[in-house]
Formats: sequence, structure tokens, C-alpha cells
Amino acid sequence: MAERRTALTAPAAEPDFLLFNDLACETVGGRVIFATDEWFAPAANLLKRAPPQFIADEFTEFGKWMDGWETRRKRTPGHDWCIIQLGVAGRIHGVDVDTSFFTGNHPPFVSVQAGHLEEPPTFNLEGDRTGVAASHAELVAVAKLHSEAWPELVGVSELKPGYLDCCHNYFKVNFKQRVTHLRLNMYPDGGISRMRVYGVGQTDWTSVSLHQDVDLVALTNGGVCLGYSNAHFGHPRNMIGLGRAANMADGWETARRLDRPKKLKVDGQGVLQVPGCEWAVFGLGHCGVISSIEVDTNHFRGNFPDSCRVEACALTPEDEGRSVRTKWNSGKWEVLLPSQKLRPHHRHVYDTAALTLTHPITHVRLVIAPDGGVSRLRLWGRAVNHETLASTR
Ligand SMILES: NC(=O)NC(NC(N)=O)C(=O)[O-]
Repeated sequence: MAERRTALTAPAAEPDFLLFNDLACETVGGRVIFATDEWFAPAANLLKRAPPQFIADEFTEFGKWMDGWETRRKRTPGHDWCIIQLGVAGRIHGVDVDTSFFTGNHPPFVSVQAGHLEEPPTFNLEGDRTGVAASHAELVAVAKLHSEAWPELVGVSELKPGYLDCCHNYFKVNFKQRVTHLRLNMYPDGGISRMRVYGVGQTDWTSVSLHQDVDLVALTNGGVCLGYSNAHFGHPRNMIGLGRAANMADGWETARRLDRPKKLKVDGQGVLQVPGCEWAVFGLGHCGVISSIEVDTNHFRGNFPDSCRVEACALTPEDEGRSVRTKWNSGKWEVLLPSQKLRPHHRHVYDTAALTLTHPITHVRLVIAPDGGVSRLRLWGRAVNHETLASTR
């Protein structure tokens, strides 16, 4: 079975790769396995999901407390670097080296290299690493990776300091291989608050049985958000993350619709009839037939959507590219799960009896009415090979 192909939109104000999943985030299992120096602040901070903070009067015994990775001012030759193990291995489309609050101490240059390690090395970097420099034993162990020779994803590039509204340093990446590890180099030293690695997970589908139900939209299986109407409080890609959501910020949450009608209408099933809705489109990691759907409103108690429905279609990669470019304004959507009334803070599971399509699909659109938050979307089903998909189109 071949993996899915992903199309990108034309360049816009923000880079198109920001739609994709952060494959290095701590919430998907990303870890820093080595850092040359963590004097002022540990490299593990690079992978935190929460946006960086600044607390003006917070100091440690090593200096100013900073919410990022910050090394000492180097007085010897060389530069600082760290190795990041991705939580989900996959294809990388872009990175954001965020320097928030590092002004006067951001590194002037960075570069990023990519590695593919079948057997990830184990280092014992647990606990608070503030004030730590790599030990001799760590340096010897990491030297075996020969990471200095890994291919470059981002060549040596200038970094902007982290003033408000200008702290993102986006680098588009054109690298087709599956990546498991990154080496982030800063020249020569300084502080970086977050490292976001945007890409699409790659599963070895040859090891997945055609008779086994898998969550075909999970980010670990190559699912990816490809468009949405609104992501004011939380991005829809959060819905395909691991496990149940930690809090509201770990789900999709839209702004309140300001066009809500003054008089609310309800249909025969008690579903609110509103003109407005919000939507998010996902590409599945592999085409397949869906047998059950989970819509989890965990944590959304006063702001869960009134109802939801799921639509689906089977697209070629060319169709997908066109749809991304036209922002999903046209499409051949069919209803997979008809409109369902939702409850607050609740895991809703819809099995085959509730679903209205039995043929393979490649994309889904979750439509919520009128607005609100959903923490997880799971699409359980069986992968089908592309020949079967082609014969049903
Ligand atoms: N005021 C500072 O932030 N100074 C130093 N950094 C920390 N974290 O104390 C430095 O050398 O950049």
C-alpha cells in the first residue's frame, strides 16, 4: 500500500506548511535527546506545546529564567547544538525557529540537519537540566550518530530576534525522505524559545493488515488537516493528536459566530437549525472504509457545538491540490455521518449503523453548527488498496 500524497497551497502571508502537524511537539512524544549546553534554560523547552512566556522578575541561580533553550556565552571555539527525536517520524515541509523574548541573546544564525535512525539512541536526560553542560560520556555517545554529516534541511540562515509579532523564523523545507531526528545548530550560542517541525507522519502501511481497524485520520497514521473555516482559539489539527485532550487548548475551538440568528429553530430530531457552521477538512493517512467515528467534546462544557455532521469524498492527489488551492470552496462531499446533536464534555461514538457510506474515502470534512469546540475526531476503519479505491470512483 502506498502512503498518501499531500498537496500544498500557493504561498500566502503565512507559510502554507503551518497547516500541518508539529511532529516534534512533546504532546506527540517529541524529545530532546542531547544538548551541548543548557546553562540558562533546558532544550526540552523547545518542544513545549504552550506558547512561550516571559516573567520579568523570575531568576534562577544560573541567571534570568527563560522559557526556551538558552546556552552560555561561548568563550571557546565551536557552536551549540542539540538533537531532537521526533514524536512521529515523517516528511517535513517546514520549521519555525521561534525566538520569542530572546532579544540581545538570540543566536544570529541557525541551521537544521535531518537524520533517519532506525534504532534511536538512549540518553538519560530526565529532570531539570538548567545549569547543565553535556558530560564527556554524553559527548562520546552522541559522536557515534555522526550528526554533523546529516543532510541539511535548512542551511545556515540568519535569525530575527524575538520581539512581539516578529519572533517567528519560518523556513520552508524541500526534503522528501522520512525523518526521525533533527540536529538544530545555533551559531555560536544564545536562546531559542520553540522549535516547531511541521510535517506529515509516515506509517509503514505494509505492516498494517487490511483486516484491522485503525484510526485513519490519526496524526500518527499520516492524517493531516488541509483546511478550515475558523481556528480562533485552537487549531483543528489538535483533534487528531494522541490520547484524549489535556485541556481546551488541545482541541479545535472556533470563535463565537457573530451572525447567529435572534430566533433559534429546531428540527424534528431536536437539532438546532442555524444558518452558520464551521468546518475542518482532513486528509486520511490512507484511503479506507470507515466503520465508526468518535467525536469527543471533552473539556468543552459551555462551548460545545450544538450539532455536528461528517462528510467524506474520494479524491485523487490532483483533486486534493485543486481543493486546497480553492480553499475547499467546491467539492463532491457526501454525508458519512448525518447531523447529530452533541453533549458537553462527552465522548460520542457512532458505529456502522449510524454511517451512510460503505465505499472507500480519502478525505473528511467535520462540520459543526453553529460553532464551538471539539477535542478529538477519530475515524476507525480499514485501509483499502488504491486499486480498490480507483475501481469505486
Ligand atoms: N539578561 C539576560 O538574559 N542575560 C543572559 N541570559 C540569562 N538567561 O540570564 C545572557 O547572557 O543572555
